[in-house]
Amino acid sequence: MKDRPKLVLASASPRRLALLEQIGVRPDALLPASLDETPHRNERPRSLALRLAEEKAREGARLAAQDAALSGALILAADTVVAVGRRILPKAETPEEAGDCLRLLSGRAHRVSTAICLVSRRGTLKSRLIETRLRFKRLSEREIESYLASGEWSGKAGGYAIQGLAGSFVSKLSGSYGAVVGLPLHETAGLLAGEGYPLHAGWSAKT
Ligand SMILES: Cc1cn([C@H]2C[C@H](O)[C@@H](COP(=O)(O)OP(=O)(O)OP(=O)(O)O)O2)c(=O)[nH]c1=O
Repeated sequence: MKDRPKLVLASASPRRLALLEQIGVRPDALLPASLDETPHRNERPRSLALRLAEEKAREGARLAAQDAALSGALILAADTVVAVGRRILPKAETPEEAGDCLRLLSGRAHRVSTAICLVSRRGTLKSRLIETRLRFKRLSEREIESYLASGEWSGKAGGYAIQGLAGSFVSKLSGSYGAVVGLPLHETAGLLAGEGYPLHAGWSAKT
């Protein structure tokens, strides 16, 4: 894989790294961008996801430019936003916040908007927005309390992680499971392939 472009994942999320590795992509560097993720006044969930993915990618490119070994690298970033209608739910940092999210999501439909952004070797940005609709079953107060005790909600948009215990809350999903966890695999692969990243070159038989 001599000509493979370098790849920087501008993310601190272990889930995003694991999802990339799932499709045989191993980034050359992780350069998380720490940003103020507060939505603008009246900002729509999908606009927020796109704006933040692009800001993270730009910041990742700025950091990569300081390292000669990463010169010409592709930079990948993503952002996931959970919303009920136009109401954007926080990334839960306390059990109270997570509990409020779960009570709101209980028995209702909601939407997860995940944006990905790839900075090319020429420094141009390509973005994709993926929307997934989900429905949660009705949650009893006991289920909510047990889930809060698990701690799995911490740092997750909307106060839950579908890849863990909360997978049992989801009665319906239409869209991309990977995007809910943090990275839509089909669209990410498409963006990488479009920039000459040889995706299948990293695939080999596992013993
Ligand atoms: C809804 C949902 C979100 N999440 C996670 C994905 C994201 O990591 C997080 C949303 O926050 P993000 O701001 O998208 O990402 P992050 O801060 O964790 O990582 P970085 O910005 O460095 O890339 O919530 C799950 O893991 N499972 C889920 O089911």
